[in-house]
Amino acid sequence: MNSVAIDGADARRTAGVTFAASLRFEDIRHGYHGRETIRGVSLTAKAGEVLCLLGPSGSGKTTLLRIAAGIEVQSSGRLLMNDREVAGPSGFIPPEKRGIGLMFQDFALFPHMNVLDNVRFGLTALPPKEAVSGAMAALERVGLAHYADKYPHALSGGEQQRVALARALAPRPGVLLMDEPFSGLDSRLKDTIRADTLAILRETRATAVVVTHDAEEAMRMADRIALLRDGRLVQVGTSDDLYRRPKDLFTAAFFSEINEFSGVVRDGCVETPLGTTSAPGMKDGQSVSVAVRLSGVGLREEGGAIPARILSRRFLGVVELLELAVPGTERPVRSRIRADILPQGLRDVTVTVNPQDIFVFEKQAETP
Ligand SMILES: Nc1ncnc2c1ncn2[C@@H]1O[C@H](COP(=O)(O)OP(=O)(O)OP(=O)(O)O)[C@@H](O)[C@H]1O
Repeated sequence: MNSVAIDGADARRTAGVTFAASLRFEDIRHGYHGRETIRGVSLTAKAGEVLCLLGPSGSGKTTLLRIAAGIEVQSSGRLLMNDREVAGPSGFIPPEKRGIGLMFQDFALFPHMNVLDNVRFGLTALPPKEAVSGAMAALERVGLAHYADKYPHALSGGEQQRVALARALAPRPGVLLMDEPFSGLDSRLKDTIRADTLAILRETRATAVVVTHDAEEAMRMADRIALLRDGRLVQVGTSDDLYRRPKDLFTAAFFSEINEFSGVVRDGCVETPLGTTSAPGMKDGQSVSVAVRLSGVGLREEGGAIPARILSRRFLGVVELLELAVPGTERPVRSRIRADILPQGLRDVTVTVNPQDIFVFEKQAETP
């Protein structure tokens, strides 16, 4: 039932189409040598969606993926696929029986096997003829059927990445787990391969959980993003949710560069060197952190609300990055503006802040 011999356009349309499964982490905890590194994560990848696990180094992304794959067993909590427990108090289904596809950082292809055999590797349960046609169909899907006889060393990095994707998709996994799948590619190639990969994930209707530490990569790929910090889930939502409605300073700073100020709420407002901002719903006397995106600090020669002196300018092509001295703060305020809108040699400017780029958060005690 797993595979049918099909040719040409039909093969391309149906090859590797998955029966997408949902994947649920339920209050997952895990640790090494007595130190807890995953601290109660509950999260669901819905069937057919691309969910990105995003976070800085050490936040627990890879550990969660390894738990999902069954390479690592959590210390407590449950893992469910399509509401069926695959790891938890009621038992453990080994990795090869979970219907999960894996694509890890270095997407190691076997160097001594040709491309076809590399892709066929995950189809050993099928009769040989069906395994070959399944592998060929998966290669067709990634546009590399003509490379079937070649060996990995003869392929470019991007082509090897596509073979690895074909190998992961060939057994039609319910969930595909990808750990930093583009990290080995140079930046220009990365954009193309990422877009191709996303198109293939959409065509195959796969559920994919993708680990990345790069917020822009997550925004480019994900239907939803789960942001992690120190083994905890900080916020889950669409890129729009996390970018426009960050729950805390950490999330705001992860998605864009910010200027950060401290203040205290008085009469529903907080004063910063960049002006007065409303702090809706916050009590008088509350200590707050105010984040102002660099791209929200607009500069004009005159007419803006706050005077500033330019300390430095760095040209970055489309935009330029400036450091400014602003009354009321010792630290330079940073701004990111479109290049060439201010004349060269200018010293004094005025600042206007876009209200949509200001966020006020309750000051939080540092988490242990
Ligand atoms: N095998 C291990 N033994 C001990 N500690 C480990 C082990 N694997 C991971 N850790 C620790 O668990 C924490 C989470 O690691 P993990 O690799 O999941 O983070 P990550 O978010 O994927 O980071 P990166 O982006 O650097 O890969 C880190 O503090 C790490 O040092």
